[in-house]
Amino acid sequence: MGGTNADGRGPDAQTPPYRTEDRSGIAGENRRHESRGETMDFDVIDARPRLLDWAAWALFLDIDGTLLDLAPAPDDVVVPADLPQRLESLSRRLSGAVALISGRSLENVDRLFPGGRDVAGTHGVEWRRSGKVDIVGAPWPDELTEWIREEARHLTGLLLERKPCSLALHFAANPKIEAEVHSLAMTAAALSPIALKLVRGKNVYELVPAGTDKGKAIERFLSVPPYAGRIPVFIGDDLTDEDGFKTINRLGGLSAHVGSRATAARYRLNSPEEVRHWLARLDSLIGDAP
Ligand SMILES: O=P(O)(O)OC[C@H]1O[C@H](O[C@H]2O[C@H](CO)[C@@H](O)[C@H](O)[C@H]2O)[C@H](O)[C@@H](O)[C@@H]1O
Repeated sequence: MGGTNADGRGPDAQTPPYRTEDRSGIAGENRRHESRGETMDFDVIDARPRLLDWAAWALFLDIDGTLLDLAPAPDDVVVPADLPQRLESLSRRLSGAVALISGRSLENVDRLFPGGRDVAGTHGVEWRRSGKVDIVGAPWPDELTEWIREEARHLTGLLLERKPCSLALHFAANPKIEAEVHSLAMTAAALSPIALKLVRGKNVYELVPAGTDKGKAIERFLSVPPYAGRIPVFIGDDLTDEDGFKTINRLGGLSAHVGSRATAARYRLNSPEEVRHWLARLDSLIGDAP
């Protein structure tokens, strides 16, 4: 188990960590739309292919609701047959600068996408680059899981997803219990022997060690090769992805939200299926580039 430097970056961080000027060629348009609080369709790769320097991109991808269609329970998701290969191909073309930024635990991500990819798991608490893992935050207190399990016995439909560093309380099977789940999670956070934050996802509340988030995880990748100096692109769908969007916007990258709710992201894709088509298009554009 390792730690971060005082500045929150990893022990192998480089200086300068990343470029801050916008090199995407669409910055003016970004600003115009940001001020209107709107998102644009993420079709820039087709609309302005000659302006974009894809080879200089670093790609950060959320999993559930972004790469994968949502399913009734965490283990029900289906990884489309061609997706792992697509990520592999993009990774090759971007000199390895492709990372999964997920709320799932590292071991869970590895079950879905084997191969020891670069991953920020558990909303940034687990971080792995080039096979080296670092855990940010205190170890999860198992006694808290037991306390919650006991307190939640009457909550029909509640699914506890135990992760090495956090606990997710899923209520998709019975949305009526949401308020009770929220209140239970708040109480658990107050009782916890370690500092926890409560994050809200789709039909889930999750208790996560405080101190990191997806934005910080992305920034950490951008402080080290092969990500450093590249234009960051992040696609995500959930509330926990908003930290990532804000970081990307601040760094002059491209942020895209999957869905239609209000978001800090500047671009929009409508569904995981659209994300997968977008990735396929990007893959072939980079492949065809002279
Ligand atoms: O950051 P992500 O990679 O999008 O992970 C977020 C959470 O995804 C999973 O839960 C969500 O997807 C499930 C499968 O579609 C769905 O059943 C559930 O209602 C969603 O909340 C995962 O189980 C969580 O651990 C992640 O935090």
